[in-house]
Amino acid sequence: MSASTSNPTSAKVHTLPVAGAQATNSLLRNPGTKLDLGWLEEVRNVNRSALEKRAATLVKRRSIKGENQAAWLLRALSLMDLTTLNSNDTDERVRRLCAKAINPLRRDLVEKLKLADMQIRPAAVCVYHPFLSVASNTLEGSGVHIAAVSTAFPHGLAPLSTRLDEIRASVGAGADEIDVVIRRGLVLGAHWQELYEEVSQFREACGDAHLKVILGTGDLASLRNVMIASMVAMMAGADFIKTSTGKESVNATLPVGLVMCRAIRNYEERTGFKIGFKPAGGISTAKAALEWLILIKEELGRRWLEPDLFRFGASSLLNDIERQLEHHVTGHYSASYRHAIV
Ligand SMILES: O=C[C@H](O)COP(=O)(O)O
Repeated sequence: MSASTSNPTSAKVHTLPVAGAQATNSLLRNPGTKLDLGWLEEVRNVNRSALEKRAATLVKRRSIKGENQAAWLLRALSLMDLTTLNSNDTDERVRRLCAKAINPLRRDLVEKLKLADMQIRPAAVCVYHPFLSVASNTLEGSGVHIAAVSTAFPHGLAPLSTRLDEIRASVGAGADEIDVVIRRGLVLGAHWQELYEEVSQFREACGDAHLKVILGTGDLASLRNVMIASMVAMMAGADFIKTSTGKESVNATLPVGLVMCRAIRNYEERTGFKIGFKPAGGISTAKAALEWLILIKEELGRRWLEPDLFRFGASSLLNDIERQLEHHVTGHYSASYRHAIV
């Protein structure tokens, strides 16, 4: 499972304190800016093969092993939006998911890893609107945030007034984070002004709830579109930009992640505001999670490895993280069904 390199001399061990061990500087919320089309015109064609090479090199060169690997996996756990977004979701399923968020690791693993005092939990649980009430009752007092997908997730094709009402209803029902989807057609048609106005209204409807803007990158046709859509979402006041709904045929990929990280860096250079990043969709193995964390640390820096600036959107990642931690403490793997989340 290790991300080790074939050339040990180029290996660099990343050290990381386990989740919860480091205080986070408080973050000023992005107020957005006016839409500056000049910033968008500066975006040239994005070189896909250079990004693919960079992503491949990053994850090959870096190695995370032993104690460090366990620390990084615990960090990944604490950066997770533990998600269920299925047509057959039920109150009972969401209740079980929330119980898993409160106690994400088996008691024997917690003891062997000496984590009893650390309260390591996913950052949030992410559900559809009808399950907010059961999520908020089950998670009360746990410190786990409640995220709702909104704006006609996953396609975003309801009338704007319906989508705005949906956000307000979810905030009213206890969501403190709202994951909205954009209309991909606005990107494909280069309707940047309209995209900006819609996202600005989403932000206003969120009030104090944090806004994550899902771009649906697998639908956007080019990496240049991903870069521009990222910039527009941030200018319109996004707290996070997120890759995918998990329902597109292509989900979160590392080259797309690089483009979005660079947009985040660019926005910070221009405005001073740090924006969060959430890759989501298809991230189901501990190995993939470690690759993402390496990419984020290299591209955006250590500050982004905190839950106010980074999340994984994932429905089954916790299962594999628990399995790998079990391997770390016992030296052998158990069957994955033993770690089923719900
Ligand atoms: O936002 C989260 C995604 O929908 C989760 O996708 P996944 O089920 O592929 O992990």
